[in-house]
Amino acid sequence: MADVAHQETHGFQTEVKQLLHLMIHSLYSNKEIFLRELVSNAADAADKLRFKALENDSLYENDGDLCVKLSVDKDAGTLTIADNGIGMTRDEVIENLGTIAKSGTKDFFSKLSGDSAKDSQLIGQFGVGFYSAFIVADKVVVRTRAAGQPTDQGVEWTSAGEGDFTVGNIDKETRGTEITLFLRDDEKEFADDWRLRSIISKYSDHISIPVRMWKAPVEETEGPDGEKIPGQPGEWETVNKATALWTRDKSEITDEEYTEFYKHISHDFADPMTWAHNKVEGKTEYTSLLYIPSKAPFDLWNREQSHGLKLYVQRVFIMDDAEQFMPTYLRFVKGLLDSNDLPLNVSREILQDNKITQTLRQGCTKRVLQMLERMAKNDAEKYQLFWNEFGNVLKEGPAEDFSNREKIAGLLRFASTHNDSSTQNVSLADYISRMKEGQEKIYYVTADSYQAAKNSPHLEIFKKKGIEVLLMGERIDEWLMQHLNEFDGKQLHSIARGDLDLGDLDDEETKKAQEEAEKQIEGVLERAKTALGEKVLDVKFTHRLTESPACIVADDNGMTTQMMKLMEAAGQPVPEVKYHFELNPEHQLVKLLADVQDETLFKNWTEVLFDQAALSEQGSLKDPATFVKNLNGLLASLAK
Ligand SMILES: Nc1ncnc2c1ncn2[C@@H]1O[C@H](COP(=O)(O)OP(=O)(O)OP(=O)(O)O)[C@@H](O)[C@H]1O
Repeated sequence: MADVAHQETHGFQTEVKQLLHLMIHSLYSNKEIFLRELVSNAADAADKLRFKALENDSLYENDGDLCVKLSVDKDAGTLTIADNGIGMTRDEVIENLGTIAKSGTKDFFSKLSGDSAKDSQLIGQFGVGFYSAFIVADKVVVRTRAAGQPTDQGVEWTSAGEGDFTVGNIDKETRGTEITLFLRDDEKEFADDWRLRSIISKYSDHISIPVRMWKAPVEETEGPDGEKIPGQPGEWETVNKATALWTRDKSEITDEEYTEFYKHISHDFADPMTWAHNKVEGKTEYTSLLYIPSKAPFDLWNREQSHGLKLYVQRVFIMDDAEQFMPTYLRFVKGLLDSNDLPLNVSREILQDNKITQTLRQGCTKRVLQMLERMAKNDAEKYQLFWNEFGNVLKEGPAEDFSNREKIAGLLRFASTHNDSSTQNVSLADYISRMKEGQEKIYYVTADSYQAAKNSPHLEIFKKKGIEVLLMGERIDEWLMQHLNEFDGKQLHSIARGDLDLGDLDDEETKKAQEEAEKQIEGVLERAKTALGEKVLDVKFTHRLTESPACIVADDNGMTTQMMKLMEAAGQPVPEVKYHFELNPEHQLVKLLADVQDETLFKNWTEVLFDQAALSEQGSLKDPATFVKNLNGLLASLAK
């Protein structure tokens, strides 16, 4: 081996050590994936070189035949994966092969449970990349030289995958990266030619560059009749299909190939849930291959998380994570886009303000929504799995994408009083199909949780009348409902807001009984208003309650409680919000209240009812101590 100069030892970043440890102990049942990861990195390195060489083709150094070569040395027990891609400088080696550069990594590791079965799933979602080499090797040597650097700027990286690694400078004639795995004693199967070939065809057929293996020379032999059978010289034989998968005809691609390709571009271990592969011809020409993953990535909620599609222009890789082609509410989509119209020298800046970008984005968005619609229609069970993983992200859609609002609304799923479960599986169309005769609106309630929504006092009248109400208990729901006023011509109406007009659903007889009840205790409204003063907008009678004595209701144009909480959580100043205080004239406590003559006791009583209503609506009180004091005063007066 060549001389190594300027050798230094570095410690791995803590997370790398954790990853290595976990991987070796939890991925043993799926060892062969290390080869997929390393070949995948080699193909990425070829893509990056091609892109850089668009501006400077001297980077090819007269070797433009980009490929990956696998070779084994049975005696030494090693397997080497060599590429002639972009290579790495010394600094890049230290950075890339000593740390994990993903945002949210620390967080991710803090979530691991120590249970290897569960953790191996998570590790899969995280992606193991280069470090997977240590699943089968107890020593790894990387020798690399960045394209365009002089031959004495080669770098050698060595590690046993424990606490540290060494780097030093070497002479390296050829550009690119060569990774030698010293196979563990029980992993020598990976030095077997056939085993390697079968792994490559399983995982790496779709890689766009050739993966080659050395075919040993065959000596000249003699046939049974003494004739000479000519020998064959040794050669590098291509063992994968080596055509970019998305350029092939759909009908020729198997599900397995699509699945493997997904794993290559997404670095996900799990199979995708579904995909759509489309070639668009005409004014704008492009191919898109879009996947819906089956599991949410660990950093789905991290706002800095990189997302977007892999962008190719005329089959040349341009960039990863081109977020311009996917709206944020579809950030879970993985895939690629190959455009014939964008210029090869396109940059993120150019993409931002570009007509073609917009057309492509609209096209891709449409495809994804179609794919989801189809799944919802043809396989409700699968769609439910999708919804459970990504539903809350999709709920950002109506606010972000006005033009597709109706389509997105059709894909939403909610919990509802129709089912006795928190599962979000009711679509707006389902709801409409069950609407009562005379019902014009879609009713919903938002709260802190499903449980709180389910027990909201606002639901009482709806239960009595058998009218379905959608129950929303997620943070995002309030935001969603701010931007979704209508579906299929029907208005969506919060039952905790404004006057409740059930229109034709109120029958004459009930109305009469209500008016009668109100008459009996007429004076109570004015008295309550005086007692509460500035605390309320108004005091009214209500018929939305059957079991509770009172409730508070947001003004028609005012802010709902959930909106207030959202703003508070986002650290924004929240204006003081006043409510309508509504009394149930048929409730025993309200009837008793009307009979209280002493104004101090009346005030005390009214405040307790108001605070109770506020507590049910908001989940907490600004001044709980006064509430408790008032309540105790009231109890004491009753005991007298
Ligand atoms: N063969 C290679 N040639 C050039 N650079 C490489 C090669 N292999 C790895 N790298 C560099 O090392 C980095 C880390 O690789 P690693 O496989 O750990 O992660 P990744 O490919 O970025 O993502 P993932 O962990 O999701 O696979 C890569 O992003 C790349 O910059």
